[in-house]
Amino acid sequence: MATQNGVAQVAQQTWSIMNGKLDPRLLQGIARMGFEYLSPVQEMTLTQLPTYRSDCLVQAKTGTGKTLAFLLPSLHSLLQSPPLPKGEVAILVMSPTRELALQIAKECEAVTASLVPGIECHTAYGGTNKDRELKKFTSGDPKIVVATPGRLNDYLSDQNVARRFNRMRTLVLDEADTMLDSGFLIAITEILSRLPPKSQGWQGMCFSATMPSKIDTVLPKVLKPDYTRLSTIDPNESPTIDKVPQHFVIVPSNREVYNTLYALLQKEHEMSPTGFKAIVFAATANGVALLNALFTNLLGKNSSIQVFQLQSRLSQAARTRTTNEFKAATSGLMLASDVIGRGMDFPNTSHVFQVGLPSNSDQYIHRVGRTARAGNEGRAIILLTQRESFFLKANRRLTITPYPTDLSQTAAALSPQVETAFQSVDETIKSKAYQAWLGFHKTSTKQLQLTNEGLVEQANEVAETIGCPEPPMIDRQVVGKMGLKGVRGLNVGHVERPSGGRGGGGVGRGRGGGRGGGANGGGRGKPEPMANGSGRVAKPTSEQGGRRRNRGKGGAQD
Ligand SMILES: Nc1ncnc2c1ncn2[C@@H]1O[C@H](COP(=O)(O)OP(=O)(O)OP(=O)(O)O)[C@@H](O)[C@H]1O
Repeated sequence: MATQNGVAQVAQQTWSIMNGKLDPRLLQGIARMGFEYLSPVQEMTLTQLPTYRSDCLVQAKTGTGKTLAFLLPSLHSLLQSPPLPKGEVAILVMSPTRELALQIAKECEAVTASLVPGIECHTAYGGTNKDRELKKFTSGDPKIVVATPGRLNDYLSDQNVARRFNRMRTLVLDEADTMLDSGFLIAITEILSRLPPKSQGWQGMCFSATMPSKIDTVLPKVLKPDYTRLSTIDPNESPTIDKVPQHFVIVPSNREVYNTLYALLQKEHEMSPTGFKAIVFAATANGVALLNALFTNLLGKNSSIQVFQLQSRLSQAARTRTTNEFKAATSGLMLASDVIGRGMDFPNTSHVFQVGLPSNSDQYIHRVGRTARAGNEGRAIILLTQRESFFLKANRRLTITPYPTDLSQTAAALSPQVETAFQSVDETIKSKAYQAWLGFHKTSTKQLQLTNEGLVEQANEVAETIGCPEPPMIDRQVVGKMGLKGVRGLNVGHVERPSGGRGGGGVGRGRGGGRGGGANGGGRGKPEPMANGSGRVAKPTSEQGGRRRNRGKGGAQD
Protein backbone atom coordinates (compact mmCIF):
# COMPACT_ATOMS: atom_id res chain seq x y z
CA MET A 1 0.00 0.00 0.00
CA ALA A 2 1.57 3.24 -1.13
CA THR A 3 1.19 6.58 0.54
CA GLN A 4 1.09 10.08 -0.78
CA ASN A 5 1.56 12.89 1.68
CA GLY A 6 0.92 10.27 4.22
CA VAL A 7 -2.64 9.33 3.29
CA ALA A 8 -2.80 5.59 2.72
CA GLN A 9 -3.76 4.69 -0.80
CA VAL A 10 -5.48 1.45 -1.66
CA ALA A 11 -6.56 2.18 -5.22
CA GLN A 12 -4.01 4.97 -5.77
CA GLN A 13 -6.37 7.10 -7.74
CA THR A 14 -4.97 10.50 -8.53
CA TRP A 15 -7.16 13.56 -8.32
CA SER A 16 -7.18 13.67 -12.11
CA ILE A 17 -10.01 11.09 -12.00
CA MET A 18 -12.16 13.92 -10.69
CA ASN A 19 -11.54 16.15 -13.71
CA GLY A 20 -14.89 17.17 -15.14
CA LYS A 21 -16.66 15.87 -12.02
CA LEU A 22 -15.42 18.23 -9.36
CA ASP A 23 -15.25 22.00 -9.75
CA PRO A 24 -11.80 22.75 -11.26
CA ARG A 25 -11.18 25.52 -8.72
CA LEU A 26 -11.48 22.97 -5.92
CA LEU A 27 -9.10 20.64 -7.75
CA GLN A 28 -6.66 23.54 -7.98
CA GLY A 29 -7.03 24.04 -4.23
CA ILE A 30 -6.24 20.37 -3.62
CA ALA A 31 -3.17 20.60 -5.84
CA ARG A 32 -2.03 23.65 -3.85
CA MET A 33 -2.39 21.63 -0.67
CA GLY A 34 0.06 19.17 -2.21
CA PHE A 35 -2.33 16.21 -2.34
CA GLU A 36 -1.87 13.93 -5.32
CA TYR A 37 -4.06 10.95 -4.45
CA LEU A 38 -7.55 10.58 -3.06
CA SER A 39 -7.75 8.77 0.24
CA PRO A 40 -10.18 5.81 0.28
CA VAL A 41 -12.95 7.72 2.06
CA GLN A 42 -12.57 10.63 -0.34
CA GLU A 43 -12.76 8.34 -3.31
CA MET A 44 -15.74 6.48 -1.91
CA THR A 45 -17.69 9.64 -1.11
CA LEU A 46 -16.87 11.39 -4.37
CA THR A 47 -17.57 8.40 -6.61
CA GLN A 48 -20.30 6.45 -4.82
CA LEU A 49 -22.71 9.11 -3.60
CA PRO A 50 -25.74 9.14 -5.93
CA THR A 51 -25.28 12.92 -6.23
CA TYR A 52 -23.21 15.46 -4.34
CA ARG A 53 -26.48 16.65 -2.79
CA SER A 54 -27.38 13.22 -1.38
CA ASP A 55 -27.85 12.63 2.32
CA CYS A 56 -25.17 10.32 3.68
CA LEU A 57 -23.67 8.62 6.69
CA VAL A 58 -19.97 8.00 6.15
CA GLN A 59 -17.61 6.03 8.37
CA ALA A 60 -13.85 5.79 7.91
CA LYS A 61 -10.95 5.33 10.29
CA THR A 62 -9.35 8.25 12.09
CA GLY A 63 -6.96 10.48 10.20
CA THR A 64 -7.96 9.28 6.74
CA GLY A 65 -9.20 12.57 5.31
CA LYS A 66 -12.90 12.73 6.18
CA THR A 67 -12.84 16.53 6.40
CA LEU A 68 -12.22 16.93 2.67
CA ALA A 69 -14.64 14.07 2.02
CA PHE A 70 -17.50 16.19 3.33
CA LEU A 71 -16.20 19.58 2.25
CA LEU A 72 -15.71 18.72 -1.41
CA PRO A 73 -19.23 17.53 -2.35
CA SER A 74 -20.90 20.34 -0.42
CA LEU A 75 -18.57 23.02 -1.83
CA HIS A 76 -18.96 21.64 -5.34
CA SER A 77 -22.76 21.85 -5.07
CA LEU A 78 -22.49 25.38 -3.74
CA LEU A 79 -20.27 26.48 -6.62
CA GLN A 80 -22.53 24.85 -9.22
CA SER A 81 -25.76 26.40 -7.90
CA PRO A 82 -27.17 29.88 -8.46
CA PRO A 83 -25.51 32.16 -5.89
CA LEU A 84 -27.37 32.92 -2.68
CA PRO A 85 -28.07 36.56 -1.81
CA LYS A 86 -25.47 38.38 0.28
CA GLY A 87 -25.45 37.34 3.92
CA GLU A 88 -27.17 33.98 3.39
CA VAL A 89 -25.43 30.82 4.55
CA ALA A 90 -25.24 27.73 2.33
CA ILE A 91 -23.21 25.20 4.31
CA LEU A 92 -23.32 24.66 8.05
CA VAL A 93 -20.74 22.34 9.61
CA MET A 94 -21.09 21.41 13.25
CA SER A 95 -18.22 20.16 15.38
CA PRO A 96 -18.16 19.08 19.02
CA THR A 97 -15.14 21.18 19.99
CA ARG A 98 -13.81 24.66 19.34
CA GLU A 99 -10.39 23.43 18.25
CA LEU A 100 -11.92 21.10 15.69
CA ALA A 101 -14.18 23.85 14.36
CA LEU A 102 -11.13 26.03 13.75
CA GLN A 103 -9.29 23.17 12.08
CA ILE A 104 -12.19 22.41 9.72
CA ALA A 105 -12.46 26.09 8.81
CA LYS A 106 -8.74 26.15 7.97
CA GLU A 107 -9.08 23.09 5.72
CA CYS A 108 -12.05 24.80 4.05
CA GLU A 109 -10.00 27.96 3.50
CA ALA A 110 -7.14 25.91 2.04
CA VAL A 111 -9.29 24.00 -0.43
CA THR A 112 -11.11 27.13 -1.59
CA ALA A 113 -7.94 29.21 -1.84
CA SER A 114 -8.05 29.23 -5.66
CA LEU A 115 -11.48 30.80 -5.86
CA VAL A 116 -11.70 34.38 -7.13
CA PRO A 117 -13.53 36.05 -5.52
CA GLY A 118 -12.91 33.99 -2.43
CA ILE A 119 -15.59 32.34 -0.38
CA GLU A 120 -16.07 33.40 3.21
CA CYS A 121 -16.02 30.82 5.99
CA HIS A 122 -17.11 31.96 9.45
CA THR A 123 -16.21 30.09 12.61
CA ALA A 124 -18.58 30.33 15.57
CA TYR A 125 -17.44 28.82 18.86
CA GLY A 126 -17.53 29.57 22.56
CA GLY A 127 -14.87 31.28 24.61
CA THR A 128 -14.65 34.24 22.23
CA ASN A 129 -16.31 37.65 22.37
CA LYS A 130 -19.82 36.91 21.15
CA ASP A 131 -20.82 40.44 20.19
CA ARG A 132 -17.64 41.01 18.22
CA GLU A 133 -17.96 37.66 16.41
CA LEU A 134 -21.64 38.19 15.68
CA LYS A 135 -20.86 41.60 14.23
CA LYS A 136 -18.27 39.99 12.00
CA PHE A 137 -20.87 37.46 10.91
CA THR A 138 -23.62 39.96 10.18
CA SER A 139 -21.39 42.48 8.42
CA GLY A 140 -19.76 39.84 6.23
CA ASP A 141 -21.08 37.40 3.66
CA PRO A 142 -20.18 33.96 5.02
CA LYS A 143 -21.40 31.16 2.80
CA ILE A 144 -19.97 28.51 5.12
CA VAL A 145 -20.30 28.46 8.88
CA VAL A 146 -18.34 26.04 11.06
CA ALA A 147 -19.75 26.05 14.57
CA THR A 148 -19.91 24.38 17.94
CA PRO A 149 -23.47 23.77 19.20
CA GLY A 150 -23.54 26.19 22.13
CA ARG A 151 -22.43 29.27 20.21
CA LEU A 152 -24.53 28.34 17.19
CA ASN A 153 -27.59 28.22 19.41
CA ASP A 154 -26.69 31.68 20.69
CA TYR A 155 -26.49 32.94 17.12
CA LEU A 156 -29.75 31.30 16.07
CA SER A 157 -31.66 32.69 19.03
CA ASP A 158 -31.46 36.02 17.19
CA GLN A 159 -34.14 35.81 14.51
CA ASN A 160 -32.27 38.11 12.16
CA VAL A 161 -29.33 35.77 12.30
CA ALA A 162 -31.48 32.63 12.02
CA ARG A 163 -33.07 34.07 8.87
CA ARG A 164 -29.71 33.93 7.15
CA PHE A 165 -29.89 30.13 7.28
CA ASN A 166 -33.34 30.01 5.61
CA ARG A 167 -31.97 28.71 2.33
CA MET A 168 -29.26 26.55 3.81
CA ARG A 169 -28.25 23.74 1.46
CA THR A 170 -26.08 21.42 3.51
CA LEU A 171 -25.77 20.51 7.16
CA VAL A 172 -22.71 18.46 8.13
CA LEU A 173 -22.29 16.79 11.49
CA ASP A 174 -18.63 15.96 11.92
CA GLU A 175 -18.05 13.41 14.69
CA ALA A 176 -21.73 12.67 14.13
CA ASP A 177 -22.00 9.96 16.74
CA THR A 178 -20.98 12.28 19.52
CA MET A 179 -23.05 15.15 18.13
CA LEU A 180 -26.14 12.94 18.26
CA ASP A 181 -25.30 11.45 21.63
CA SER A 182 -27.12 12.46 24.80
CA GLY A 183 -24.53 15.11 25.76
CA PHE A 184 -25.31 17.21 22.69
CA LEU A 185 -28.72 16.00 21.60
CA ILE A 186 -30.70 18.70 23.39
CA ALA A 187 -28.56 21.45 21.86
CA ILE A 188 -28.75 19.86 18.40
CA THR A 189 -32.52 19.43 18.66
CA GLU A 190 -32.84 23.09 19.59
CA ILE A 191 -30.62 24.11 16.68
CA LEU A 192 -32.67 22.02 14.27
CA SER A 193 -35.86 23.67 15.51
CA ARG A 194 -34.37 27.04 14.55
CA LEU A 195 -33.13 25.96 11.13
CA PRO A 196 -35.40 25.42 8.12
CA PRO A 197 -37.29 22.10 8.33
CA LYS A 198 -35.73 19.02 6.78
CA SER A 199 -38.70 18.92 4.36
CA GLN A 200 -37.24 22.03 2.74
CA GLY A 201 -34.69 19.72 1.17
CA TRP A 202 -31.34 20.55 2.67
CA GLN A 203 -28.69 17.86 2.48
CA GLY A 204 -27.62 16.08 5.67
CA MET A 205 -24.11 14.61 5.96
CA CYS A 206 -22.92 12.63 8.99
CA PHE A 207 -19.26 11.63 9.32
CA SER A 208 -17.29 9.79 11.99
CA ALA A 209 -14.77 7.03 12.62
CA THR A 210 -17.22 5.37 14.98
CA MET A 211 -20.94 4.81 14.43
CA PRO A 212 -22.56 3.06 17.39
CA SER A 213 -25.90 1.56 16.37
CA LYS A 214 -27.72 3.63 19.00
CA ILE A 215 -27.42 6.70 16.80
CA ASP A 216 -29.65 5.06 14.16
CA THR A 217 -32.70 6.16 16.12
CA VAL A 218 -31.77 9.85 15.96
CA LEU A 219 -30.45 9.94 12.40
CA PRO A 220 -33.89 10.86 10.95
CA LYS A 221 -33.40 14.26 12.53
CA VAL A 222 -30.78 15.06 9.91
CA LEU A 223 -30.95 12.37 7.22
CA LYS A 224 -33.74 11.33 4.84
CA PRO A 225 -34.86 7.70 5.24
CA ASP A 226 -33.19 6.76 1.92
CA TYR A 227 -29.78 8.19 2.85
CA THR A 228 -26.62 6.55 1.51
CA ARG A 229 -24.44 4.68 4.00
CA LEU A 230 -20.75 4.39 3.12
CA SER A 231 -17.91 2.84 5.09
CA THR A 232 -14.29 2.09 4.36
CA ILE A 233 -14.05 -0.11 7.47
CA ASP A 234 -14.39 -3.87 7.19
CA PRO A 235 -16.62 -4.88 10.15
CA ASN A 236 -14.27 -7.79 10.89
CA GLU A 237 -11.14 -5.69 11.20
CA SER A 238 -9.88 -3.66 14.12
CA PRO A 239 -11.54 -0.24 14.32
CA THR A 240 -8.17 1.49 14.72
CA ILE A 241 -5.50 2.22 12.13
CA ASP A 242 -3.71 -1.09 11.36
CA LYS A 243 -0.24 0.29 11.67
CA VAL A 244 -0.55 1.40 15.30
CA PRO A 245 0.86 -1.11 17.76
CA GLN A 246 -1.35 -0.82 20.83
CA HIS A 247 -0.18 -1.92 24.24
CA PHE A 248 -1.42 -1.90 27.80
CA VAL A 249 0.50 -1.48 31.04
CA ILE A 250 -1.26 -2.62 34.19
CA VAL A 251 -0.09 -1.36 37.58
CA PRO A 252 -1.21 -2.91 40.86
CA SER A 253 -2.71 0.26 42.35
CA ASN A 254 -3.03 4.03 42.08
CA ARG A 255 0.28 4.38 43.87
CA GLU A 256 2.21 3.17 40.84
CA VAL A 257 0.43 5.26 38.19
CA TYR A 258 2.60 8.38 38.04
CA ASN A 259 6.03 6.80 38.40
CA THR A 260 5.10 4.14 35.85
CA LEU A 261 3.89 6.80 33.44
CA TYR A 262 7.21 8.57 33.87
CA ALA A 263 9.10 5.31 33.27
CA LEU A 264 6.97 4.60 30.20
CA LEU A 265 7.56 8.04 28.72
CA GLN A 266 11.29 7.71 29.31
CA LYS A 267 11.36 4.27 27.72
CA GLU A 268 9.42 5.34 24.64
CA HIS A 269 11.49 8.50 24.31
CA GLU A 270 14.67 6.45 24.47
CA MET A 271 13.34 4.24 21.68
CA SER A 272 12.61 7.20 19.41
CA PRO A 273 14.59 10.19 20.68
CA THR A 274 14.02 12.26 17.57
CA GLY A 275 10.52 13.27 16.66
CA PHE A 276 9.06 12.20 19.99
CA LYS A 277 5.74 14.03 19.81
CA ALA A 278 3.38 12.52 22.35
CA ILE A 279 -0.12 13.16 23.67
CA VAL A 280 -1.03 11.89 27.13
CA PHE A 281 -4.79 11.76 27.66
CA ALA A 282 -6.29 11.90 31.14
CA ALA A 283 -9.94 11.71 32.11
CA THR A 284 -10.59 15.18 33.50
CA ALA A 285 -9.42 18.74 32.95
CA ASN A 286 -8.13 18.97 36.51
CA GLY A 287 -6.35 15.64 36.16
CA VAL A 288 -4.59 17.10 33.13
CA ALA A 289 -3.60 20.21 35.07
CA LEU A 290 -2.04 17.94 37.70
CA LEU A 291 -0.07 15.98 35.09
CA ASN A 292 1.04 19.22 33.51
CA ALA A 293 2.35 20.53 36.83
CA LEU A 294 4.05 17.21 37.57
CA PHE A 295 5.81 16.85 34.23
CA THR A 296 6.76 20.49 34.09
CA ASN A 297 8.54 19.90 37.41
CA LEU A 298 10.02 16.57 36.38
CA LEU A 299 11.31 17.60 33.01
CA GLY A 300 12.36 21.06 34.07
CA LYS A 301 12.95 24.06 31.89
CA ASN A 302 16.13 22.67 30.36
CA SER A 303 14.58 19.52 28.99
CA SER A 304 14.59 18.96 25.26
CA ILE A 305 10.94 17.99 25.60
CA GLN A 306 8.59 20.92 25.80
CA VAL A 307 5.49 20.32 27.92
CA PHE A 308 2.06 21.51 26.70
CA GLN A 309 -1.42 21.18 28.16
CA LEU A 310 -4.85 21.45 26.61
CA GLN A 311 -8.01 21.23 28.67
CA SER A 312 -11.28 23.08 29.00
CA ARG A 313 -10.33 25.18 32.01
CA LEU A 314 -7.78 27.19 30.11
CA SER A 315 -8.85 30.38 28.41
CA GLN A 316 -9.78 30.01 24.75
CA ALA A 317 -6.85 32.21 23.79
CA ALA A 318 -4.45 29.84 25.58
CA ARG A 319 -6.17 26.82 24.02
CA THR A 320 -5.88 28.23 20.52
CA ARG A 321 -2.27 29.30 21.03
CA THR A 322 -1.27 25.89 22.39
CA THR A 323 -3.13 24.09 19.60
CA ASN A 324 -1.20 26.05 16.98
CA GLU A 325 2.11 25.56 18.78
CA PHE A 326 1.65 21.83 19.12
CA LYS A 327 0.49 21.50 15.51
CA ALA A 328 3.73 23.14 14.42
CA ALA A 329 6.00 21.35 16.94
CA THR A 330 8.26 18.56 15.77
CA SER A 331 8.49 17.13 19.28
CA GLY A 332 6.92 17.67 22.67
CA LEU A 333 4.71 16.25 25.38
CA MET A 334 1.07 17.28 25.35
CA LEU A 335 -1.06 16.59 28.44
CA ALA A 336 -4.64 16.67 27.28
CA SER A 337 -8.23 16.02 28.11
CA ASP A 338 -10.81 15.00 25.55
CA VAL A 339 -11.04 18.53 24.14
CA ILE A 340 -8.59 17.15 21.59
CA GLY A 341 -9.71 13.52 21.80
CA ARG A 342 -11.59 13.63 18.51
CA GLY A 343 -10.85 15.00 15.08
CA MET A 344 -7.75 16.99 15.93
CA ASP A 345 -4.84 16.73 13.55
CA PHE A 346 -1.45 17.36 15.15
CA PRO A 347 0.86 16.36 12.33
CA ASN A 348 3.47 13.69 13.10
CA THR A 349 2.22 12.79 16.55
CA SER A 350 4.34 9.73 17.29
CA HIS A 351 2.65 8.45 20.47
CA VAL A 352 -0.68 8.44 22.23
CA PHE A 353 -0.73 7.51 25.90
CA GLN A 354 -3.91 7.12 27.91
CA VAL A 355 -3.78 7.24 31.69
CA GLY A 356 -6.76 5.65 33.34
CA LEU A 357 -10.08 4.73 31.83
CA PRO A 358 -11.36 6.35 28.67
CA SER A 359 -15.07 7.16 28.92
CA ASN A 360 -15.85 4.28 26.52
CA SER A 361 -14.30 2.19 23.77
CA ASP A 362 -15.12 4.72 21.04
CA GLN A 363 -13.29 7.38 22.99
CA TYR A 364 -10.32 5.03 23.21
CA ILE A 365 -10.42 4.62 19.40
CA HIS A 366 -10.61 8.37 18.73
CA ARG A 367 -7.77 9.11 21.15
CA VAL A 368 -5.57 6.48 19.52
CA GLY A 369 -6.46 8.14 16.23
CA ARG A 370 -4.43 11.22 17.13
CA THR A 371 -1.38 9.24 16.02
CA ALA A 372 -0.62 7.44 12.75
CA ARG A 373 -2.65 9.98 10.80
CA ALA A 374 -2.43 10.44 7.09
CA GLY A 375 -0.57 7.15 6.69
CA ASN A 376 2.16 7.87 9.23
CA GLU A 377 3.46 5.48 11.87
CA GLY A 378 2.45 5.71 15.50
CA ARG A 379 2.26 3.92 18.83
CA ALA A 380 -0.48 3.82 21.45
CA ILE A 381 -0.21 2.72 25.07
CA ILE A 382 -2.83 2.69 27.79
CA LEU A 383 -1.90 2.65 31.47
CA LEU A 384 -4.50 1.19 33.80
CA THR A 385 -4.63 0.03 37.39
CA GLN A 386 -5.47 -3.60 38.00
CA ARG A 387 -8.98 -2.55 38.99
CA GLU A 388 -9.43 -0.55 35.78
CA SER A 389 -8.21 -3.40 33.61
CA PHE A 390 -11.81 -4.62 33.15
CA PHE A 391 -11.76 -2.19 30.19
CA LEU A 392 -9.50 -4.58 28.26
CA LYS A 393 -11.67 -7.61 28.93
CA ALA A 394 -14.81 -5.69 28.03
CA ASN A 395 -13.29 -4.54 24.73
CA ARG A 396 -11.53 -7.52 23.27
CA ARG A 397 -12.17 -6.36 19.70
CA LEU A 398 -9.55 -3.67 20.37
CA THR A 399 -6.27 -5.34 19.60
CA ILE A 400 -4.33 -4.19 22.66
CA THR A 401 -1.42 -6.39 23.72
CA PRO A 402 0.76 -6.34 26.84
CA TYR A 403 3.58 -3.80 26.84
CA PRO A 404 6.72 -5.77 25.96
CA THR A 405 8.93 -4.34 28.73
CA ASP A 406 8.48 -4.73 32.48
CA LEU A 407 8.61 -1.19 33.79
CA SER A 408 8.19 -1.93 37.47
CA GLN A 409 11.84 -1.62 38.51
CA THR A 410 12.46 1.59 36.60
CA ALA A 411 9.22 2.97 37.98
CA ALA A 412 10.25 2.11 41.54
CA ALA A 413 13.60 3.80 41.00
CA LEU A 414 11.85 6.93 39.72
CA SER A 415 9.46 7.12 42.69
CA PRO A 416 11.57 9.50 44.79
CA GLN A 417 11.85 11.95 41.87
CA VAL A 418 8.11 11.82 41.31
CA GLU A 419 7.43 12.32 45.01
CA THR A 420 9.73 15.36 45.11
CA ALA A 421 8.13 16.79 41.98
CA PHE A 422 4.67 16.45 43.55
CA GLN A 423 5.88 18.36 46.61
CA SER A 424 6.14 21.54 44.59
CA VAL A 425 2.76 21.16 42.90
CA ASP A 426 0.22 23.72 44.10
CA GLU A 427 -2.21 22.29 46.68
CA THR A 428 -5.18 23.74 44.79
CA ILE A 429 -4.25 21.79 41.69
CA LYS A 430 -3.99 18.60 43.74
CA SER A 431 -7.25 19.23 45.50
CA LYS A 432 -9.13 19.80 42.26
CA ALA A 433 -7.56 16.74 40.68
CA TYR A 434 -8.61 14.64 43.69
CA GLN A 435 -12.19 15.82 43.47
CA ALA A 436 -12.27 15.31 39.72
CA TRP A 437 -10.89 11.79 40.17
CA LEU A 438 -13.73 10.99 42.57
CA GLY A 439 -16.37 12.47 40.30
CA PHE A 440 -15.12 10.62 37.26
CA HIS A 441 -14.76 7.24 38.93
CA LYS A 442 -18.07 7.54 40.76
CA THR A 443 -19.76 6.84 37.43
CA SER A 444 -17.99 3.45 37.14
CA THR A 445 -18.15 2.04 40.64
CA LYS A 446 -19.98 -1.03 39.36
CA GLN A 447 -17.37 -1.96 36.77
CA LEU A 448 -14.62 -1.07 39.21
CA GLN A 449 -16.32 -3.36 41.74
CA LEU A 450 -16.20 -0.68 44.38
CA THR A 451 -18.60 0.34 47.09
CA ASN A 452 -18.76 4.05 47.81
CA GLU A 453 -16.43 3.50 50.77
CA GLY A 454 -14.04 1.61 48.53
CA LEU A 455 -14.16 4.40 45.98
CA VAL A 456 -13.22 6.97 48.60
CA GLU A 457 -10.42 4.71 49.80
CA GLN A 458 -9.09 4.61 46.26
CA ALA A 459 -9.39 8.37 45.91
CA ASN A 460 -7.54 8.84 49.17
CA GLU A 461 -4.81 6.56 47.90
CA VAL A 462 -4.52 8.92 44.93
CA ALA A 463 -4.40 11.91 47.31
CA GLU A 464 -1.57 10.31 49.24
CA THR A 465 0.32 9.44 46.06
CA ILE A 466 0.15 12.99 44.79
CA GLY A 467 1.46 14.28 48.09
CA CYS A 468 -1.62 15.63 49.85
CA PRO A 469 -1.05 15.68 53.61
CA GLU A 470 -4.66 14.55 54.05
CA PRO A 471 -7.60 13.97 51.72
CA PRO A 472 -8.51 17.38 50.31
CA MET A 473 -11.70 18.93 51.54
CA ILE A 474 -14.83 18.67 49.41
CA ASP A 475 -17.83 20.91 49.80
CA ARG A 476 -20.74 19.21 51.48
CA GLN A 477 -23.10 20.14 48.65
CA VAL A 478 -20.76 18.63 46.10
CA VAL A 479 -20.48 15.47 48.16
CA GLY A 480 -24.28 15.29 48.17
CA LYS A 481 -24.49 15.76 44.44
CA MET A 482 -21.91 13.05 43.92
CA GLY A 483 -24.09 10.72 45.95
CA LEU A 484 -21.39 10.27 48.56
CA LYS A 485 -23.13 11.77 51.57
CA GLY A 486 -22.12 10.08 54.79
CA VAL A 487 -19.41 7.96 53.13
CA ARG A 488 -16.49 7.31 55.45
CA GLY A 489 -13.11 8.71 54.57
CA LEU A 490 -14.24 11.96 52.95
CA ASN A 491 -13.06 15.27 54.25
CA VAL A 492 -16.33 17.16 54.03
CA GLY A 493 -16.44 20.88 54.68
CA HIS A 494 -17.81 24.17 53.57
CA VAL A 495 -15.97 25.39 50.55
CA GLU A 496 -16.64 29.02 49.70
CA ARG A 497 -16.83 30.25 46.15
CA PRO A 498 -14.68 33.26 45.47
CA SER A 499 -16.71 36.35 44.55
CA GLY A 500 -17.43 36.54 40.85
CA GLY A 501 -18.48 32.93 40.56
CA ARG A 502 -15.91 32.00 37.93
CA GLY A 503 -13.08 29.76 38.95
CA GLY A 504 -10.14 31.74 40.17
CA GLY A 505 -7.34 30.09 42.08
CA GLY A 506 -4.98 27.40 41.00
CA VAL A 507 -5.22 26.12 37.48
CA GLY A 508 -7.44 28.74 36.01
CA ARG A 509 -6.06 31.71 37.90
CA GLY A 510 -5.42 34.74 35.78
CA ARG A 511 -6.43 32.92 32.64
CA GLY A 512 -10.14 33.20 33.01
CA GLY A 513 -10.53 29.56 32.18
CA GLY A 514 -12.24 28.18 35.26
CA ARG A 515 -15.92 27.65 35.56
CA GLY A 516 -18.00 26.98 38.65
CA GLY A 517 -18.13 23.22 38.79
CA GLY A 518 -20.94 20.82 38.25
CA ALA A 519 -21.84 18.18 40.67
CA ASN A 520 -19.67 15.30 39.89
CA GLY A 521 -16.41 16.67 38.74
CA GLY A 522 -16.07 14.02 36.12
CA GLY A 523 -19.06 13.55 33.90
CA ARG A 524 -18.97 11.11 31.03
CA GLY A 525 -20.23 11.07 27.55
CA LYS A 526 -19.48 14.75 27.05
CA PRO A 527 -16.60 16.07 25.06
CA GLU A 528 -14.93 17.58 28.06
CA PRO A 529 -15.44 16.15 31.51
CA MET A 530 -15.79 19.18 33.74
CA ALA A 531 -14.25 18.88 37.12
CA ASN A 532 -15.55 20.72 40.03
CA GLY A 533 -14.49 22.98 42.83
CA SER A 534 -12.43 25.42 40.86
CA GLY A 535 -10.89 28.16 42.89
CA ARG A 536 -12.72 27.50 46.08
CA VAL A 537 -11.49 28.24 49.53
CA ALA A 538 -11.84 25.38 51.95
CA LYS A 539 -13.01 25.93 55.50
CA PRO A 540 -13.58 23.06 57.86
CA THR A 541 -17.01 23.06 59.47
CA SER A 542 -17.33 22.29 63.16
CA GLU A 543 -18.69 18.92 62.12
CA GLN A 544 -15.58 18.17 60.11
CA GLY A 545 -13.00 20.05 62.10
CA GLY A 546 -12.17 17.08 64.25
CA ARG A 547 -12.08 14.58 61.42
CA ARG A 548 -8.51 13.83 60.77
CA ARG A 549 -7.42 10.98 58.67
CA ASN A 550 -5.87 7.84 59.82
CA ARG A 551 -3.88 7.45 56.66
CA GLY A 552 -2.79 3.92 57.13
CA LYS A 553 -2.72 1.32 54.42
CA GLY A 554 -5.84 1.43 52.36
CA GLY A 555 -6.44 5.14 52.72
CA ALA A 556 -8.33 7.35 55.07
CA GLN A 557 -10.61 6.08 57.76
CA ASP A 558 -12.71 8.03 60.19
N1 LIG B 1 -5.85 13.23 -0.21
C1 LIG B 1 -5.01 13.55 0.75
N2 LIG B 1 -3.68 13.41 0.57
C2 LIG B 1 -2.81 13.72 1.57
N3 LIG B 1 -3.17 14.20 2.79
C3 LIG B 1 -4.49 14.35 3.03
C4 LIG B 1 -5.47 14.05 2.04
N4 LIG B 1 -6.68 14.31 2.56
C5 LIG B 1 -6.47 14.77 3.81
N5 LIG B 1 -5.17 14.78 4.10
C6 LIG B 1 -4.54 15.19 5.40
O1 LIG B 1 -4.67 14.07 6.27
C7 LIG B 1 -4.82 14.51 7.62
C8 LIG B 1 -6.04 13.85 8.26
O2 LIG B 1 -7.23 14.32 7.65
P1 LIG B 1 -8.56 14.60 8.48
O3 LIG B 1 -8.26 15.45 9.67
O4 LIG B 1 -9.58 15.08 7.54
O5 LIG B 1 -8.89 13.11 9.00
P2 LIG B 1 -10.23 12.54 9.63
O6 LIG B 1 -10.53 11.28 8.91
O7 LIG B 1 -11.28 13.58 9.65
O8 LIG B 1 -9.75 12.19 11.10
P3 LIG B 1 -10.60 12.05 12.48
O9 LIG B 1 -11.39 10.78 12.38
O10 LIG B 1 -9.57 12.00 13.54
O11 LIG B 1 -11.50 13.24 12.54
C9 LIG B 1 -4.91 16.03 7.55
O12 LIG B 1 -3.64 16.55 7.84
C10 LIG B 1 -5.28 16.31 6.10
O13 LIG B 1 -4.87 17.58 5.66
